[in-house]
Formats: sequence, C-alpha cells, structure tokens
Amino acid sequence: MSALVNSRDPSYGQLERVLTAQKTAAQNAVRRKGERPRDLQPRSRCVDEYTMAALSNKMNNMESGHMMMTTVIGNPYPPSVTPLKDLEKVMIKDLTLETHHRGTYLLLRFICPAMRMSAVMNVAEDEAGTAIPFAVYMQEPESVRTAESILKDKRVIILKEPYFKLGTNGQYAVQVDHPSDITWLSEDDTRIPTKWKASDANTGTLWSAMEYFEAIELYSRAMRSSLTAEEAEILHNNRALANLRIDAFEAALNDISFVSNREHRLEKGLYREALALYGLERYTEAVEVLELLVCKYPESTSGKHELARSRLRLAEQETGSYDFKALYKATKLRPPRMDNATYKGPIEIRESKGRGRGLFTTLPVKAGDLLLCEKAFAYCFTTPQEEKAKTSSKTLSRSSYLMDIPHNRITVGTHADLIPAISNKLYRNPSLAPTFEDLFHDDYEGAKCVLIDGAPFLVARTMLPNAFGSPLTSKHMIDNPGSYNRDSGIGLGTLGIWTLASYVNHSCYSNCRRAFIGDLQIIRAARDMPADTELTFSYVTHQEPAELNKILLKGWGFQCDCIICVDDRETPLAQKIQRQKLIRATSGTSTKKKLELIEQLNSTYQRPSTEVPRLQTWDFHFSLVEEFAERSETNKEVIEQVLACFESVGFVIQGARLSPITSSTITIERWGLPHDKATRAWLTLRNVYNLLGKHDLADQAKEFARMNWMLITGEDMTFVYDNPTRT
Ligand SMILES: C[S@@+](CC[C@H](N)C(=O)[O-])C[C@H]1O[C@@H](n2cnc3c(N)ncnc32)[C@H](O)[C@@H]1O
Repeated sequence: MSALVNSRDPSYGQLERVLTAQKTAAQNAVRRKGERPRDLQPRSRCVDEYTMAALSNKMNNMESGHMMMTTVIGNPYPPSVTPLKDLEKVMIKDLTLETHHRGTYLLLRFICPAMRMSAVMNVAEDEAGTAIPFAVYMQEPESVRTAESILKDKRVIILKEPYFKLGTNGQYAVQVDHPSDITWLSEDDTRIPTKWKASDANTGTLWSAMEYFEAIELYSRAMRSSLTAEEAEILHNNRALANLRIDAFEAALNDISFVSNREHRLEKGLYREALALYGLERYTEAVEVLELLVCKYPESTSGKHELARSRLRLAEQETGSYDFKALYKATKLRPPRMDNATYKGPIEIRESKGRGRGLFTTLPVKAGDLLLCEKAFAYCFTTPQEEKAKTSSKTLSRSSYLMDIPHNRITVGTHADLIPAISNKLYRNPSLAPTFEDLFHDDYEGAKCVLIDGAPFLVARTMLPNAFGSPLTSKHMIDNPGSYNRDSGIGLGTLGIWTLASYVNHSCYSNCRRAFIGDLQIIRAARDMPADTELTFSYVTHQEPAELNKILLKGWGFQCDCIICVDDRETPLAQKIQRQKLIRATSGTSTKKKLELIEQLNSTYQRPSTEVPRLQTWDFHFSLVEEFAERSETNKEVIEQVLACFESVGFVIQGARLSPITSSTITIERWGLPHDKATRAWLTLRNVYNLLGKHDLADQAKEFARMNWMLITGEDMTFVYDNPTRT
C-alpha cells in the first residue's frame, strides 16, 4: 500500500529536519495559545514580505527544477457547522493564537496575487485594513484550478470560526483546513462593503476561458434575476454543464431536476443528466435516461454514442469482461484514469476476527479467477521516471511528502494532492461520503464529519491506512524495473483509494494478488479457495519479516501473525544470522558449491517450506534453473530446481517429475505464494517437457505460466510464451 519514507530515502535527512521544525513550532505554538499578539505587521509590510516570499518560492523552484511539497497534518479538529446567522463578526485584531474562534466569523478581502506552496496563499485584510497572511489547504492541484482562481486578488469571503496560527517561521497567519468554513461571496453579494465592490467585473469571457467555477457563480447570479421558465431551464442546463466539468455530478443532477418530469426535459438536459449519472457510476440509470433521449431525439448522435458507452460499462459491471487491449491504450492518457466500470466478483465484506472487517469469498473460486476489478475512488498520478526524463527541463518535477506530526511519520507519494482530491469529491458529491467514511479509520471517531463537509483532516486520517501506491501498470513495472525503486521511492509516488480493495486485510502468506492497469486495481485468486475464505494480500513488498512488521506497526498499527512471521519470531537470532551469511555466500559461486550452500541454508529452517514458505531461497534455486537450462543434458536437474523454487514458496506439486513413473497430469495439491518469476519458471519447465516430447505436460506447464502472468499483471492478453526471457 502507500510507502512510508525510510532512512534510505535520499531526502530523508531534509525531511526529518522539516518534521523536527514542525514539531518544535507546534510546541512553541502551544505555549502561546490564547495570546493576542500585539506585534501584527502593518498592511504594507505584510504585503511586502508576502511578495518577497512569493518571489523566492518561484526562484527556488526555477533553480532546482524540483518542487518539494510537504503537507503537514496535526491534530484533527471538526469543521464549522454553525449557521452563519448564529455567528458574530470579529476583526483580525481580536484573534488569539492557536485558537478556533468558535461562534465568530471574519469578513476578509484578498489583496495580493495568490501563490501556491503546500497551501494556496494570499494576504487578507479586514474592513479596518488590518492585513494577515492567509492559507487555505485541500485545494485542487494547480493543473485543475489555479491558485489565482481560488484566492483571487480582491475576492471577498466570510470565514466561519477562524483558526489563528503561529507558523513555523514565527509568523502569524489565518489557516483554513476545512474549505467548507469559507463562504465565497459573489460580486453582487450585498454583504460586501461598498468600498470593496469591484467596478470592472468582466463576465463575457469567463465561459470561453473555461473558468467553470466562475461560470457557476455567474449562472447562479443570473438565476436570481427574474426569468421566464424557459430561460431558467436553459440557465440550469448550462450550469449543469459547468458542474459536470468540475465533477460536481450531484449539483449537475440538481440543476437538471429543475424540470421535475424527465419526459419533459430538453435534449441537453437529458444528455447532461446521463453524464452526471455516468460520473456517479450509476450506469443502469444512465442507460435508462439515454434510451429515453434517443427515443425522443433519434437524430442525436452524441446520445447514441453515450448510450453505447454506458451499455459497455454496464456489461463490465455485470460480467467482469474487459477489453484489455483498449485498457492498455488508455494508459497513455495522463493521468491514466480508465473509462471503465467496477466489477465485484463473488466477494463480500464481513467481520474478520481480530482484524475488523475483511473481504470474503461467497462462492468457491479457482486460482486466477477475477475477484475484483475496481476503479479508483480517488487517484493521483506521478509521471514515470523515463517519461520525466523526456519532458522539457523547464518542467518542474515534484515530490510530495506528508508529515504526520501526531504519529511522527513521513509518507511519500501524492498525498498532498490525494487529500484534497478526496475532500473535493465528497464535498461536491455528498452521497459518496458513506463509502469513504466507512473505511477503516482506527480509533479516529471524527471521520463521521466527512458527511458534513468533506472535512480534509478527517479525510487525511481515513486516507492514510487505506491508500495504495501503484505503478502505471503492473506490466510496466515488470518491463521497466529501473523505473521503480522501493528504497528511493522512485516510481511509487502514484497513490489511490480503492474502497472495496481496502477491505482486504494483510497476510504475508497471501491468497490473492493485486495488479494495476492505470487506475484499475485487479484482484485475482492466487489459489483455489472454498466459499467463505477471507482474502489476504501483503501490504508491503518483500522484506525480512522483522523489518516488514516494523513497517506494518508504524503504518497500520498491527503485527502480522501469519505462519511466516510467527516462525521468524520463534527462530533463534544466531540461526537467522547464519542464514543471512549463507545467502550472501551463494552469489558468484560454482554450481556445486551453490547446491551445498542451499542444503545448508535449508537446514536453518525449522519447519518444512510447504508449511512456512522461504521467499529468500527462491532466487538461488532459480539461478540454478538458469545454469542447468544452459546445459541441455541436465533436464532432470532443471525440473528438480524449478520444483524446488515452487516448493520453497509453499507449493506441493504432483506429477511434474519424470521418474519413476511419468504422469500425464500436473496437479497442484497445495498452492504456495504467488511469485513474480513463477511465469518464467513454468515456461522453463514447459521447454524441458517439449524437448523430451512430453507435450501434454508442456501444455499444462504453459497454462500455469499463463495463470501466473495473469496474477501479476491482471490480464493474460500480453502473456508471451514462445521466448520466456521475461518474468
Ligand atoms: C486497509 S484496512 C483493512 C480493512 C480493515 N480490517 C477494516 O475493518 O476496514 C487496514 C487495517 O486493518 C487491520 N488489519 C489488516 N490486516 C491485519 C492483520 N493481519 N492483523 C490484524 N489487523 C489487520 C489493521 O487495523 C489495519 O490498520
């Protein structure tokens, strides 16, 4: 799942210093809590300092070509839920430090060009002309909405129950962690003092400039004038389109329902209603609306196109059949968000003893069966290394780190973008809130507040244990191993939330496997399983059990109790040291010596590998497979070593050996751990059988190879079996 930063990360030292500075600042701030500062800067000085900071931010980014985004989460607090009419206006000079000013509000106007750091920033003034730095978190990335369009110069807002903060650099600022605490005043709002009224509002160009947020505001303003029913319908349909463009699907549906009877809606209304339903993944309803549209307006080509698209989604949802060729093609999109539906196979959420809830099979399943193909609920993509290298040097690269002060941990990835992405999605589509809110959130009770307003802190708390890191595609990771490096975090910056996959609990001895194609997560059974089996996969890629458990404890608050971890805890330290020594000794030695070393290595394990898989020994057996395969007279040894690979990870395979009696069927009596290199191992076996004329066995080995490829990439369309040079 998402990656914690470890001491091998090249930025670790710098990040630790930032985390320490943040912690010290938080402690200093606590000491001054409740104090009303007497040294607020004069307006002009405040503006000058902000302008200098904005310039230096820009210069730093330009010089290094790299932007390091750090998002800090402190102790969560709930958003303001008091109606504005019950709040009393205060001025900036009345604010006290580190205080949530419950029961009050500020009327503010921005007075500089906005800038984006971890937050969107500006300087705000009140009616008395007192100015203060202002920061709002949880906003869309710059590519979706510019800082300037959020905290636009001269824009007026009401900030409910403001939070006045002492920053890391000792500067005072008003900080907004819940965007819903802000009431954005449109230019004709009567609450704007006359002296702040803008005189040069230009409304004509906004729509063509695709400023959807402002277009929505303009349409809303126009709706307040007296209109005929026909004009009002047109305005509502137009605002629905602007809402669709910012993914506010529920607001779009509200606009469309201005004409309450669907039968009476205009073509545009029906079309936009269907798009909104599609955006909410309500494909059955989208199909219903589009069937009505094409019946009422048979000449509508876009209606017919959308109907076909929605029917495809419905089929995916119901049958789990996907066009993988089209999926790979779509991964060229940036971000690679797939236009596909989620398929939920024979699985359901149930209680899992000692682990909260988990995902269970409802029917017997076979190895390779598709259990879930889930579209991301939220997804933030990081460009793969080799693509970054190709882009112009003028483009800023970006690393995002999340500093979790209460838990004293740093996480790498696109959290800085994922938190606002989730927050905004929920804010704009509240009906989706329960899906996210129900996810695991530990002892953190505040998650319920998500329902009120998509509160970001609460989102961050729920997001952290549930976010998955993902490659562009799992196949891309196999084909470009250099682009993904767990130690440096390279290539692992893409993060997403998959709300069903999130219910899968961890086990090192996993029974299913996840793969990714863009923002689709594909989970397949890694063994035959009866109904009512709990699905598990590993949250962390291969590590020594002790190291892995440290990560699990820090990131997810539990220790794994699978047989691999239990066995490791029971193994005496001296034996583990001996094991490591032997593992190191095996590289670069002769075949004969390797065989001896492997025998010694195996004697350091207390339980048989069929009971406790030995991931560390796979590679040594596999290196022998390759050495023997080069000498074609050693077919028997190749078969033995391939089988030793599988046995080392827990498989019990019958009928694969050629003596004493040659069988015609390979049976997997017990499934072990899925392994990335297992495809190649099965194909090596297939080649040997073919050389020996055992074509029945060869076909079966090829079939197991296909199955493994499907597990690790999610599909078998790209399975290549003629020249098994790859995994
Ligand atoms: C992503 S959630 C998994 C779903 C979660 N069990 C639920 O009830 O929603 C991760 C959390 O599940 C629990 N968990 C997962 N695997 C576990 C395991 N093997 N043993 C104990 N707890 C586990 C931990 O509390 C962990 O922080």
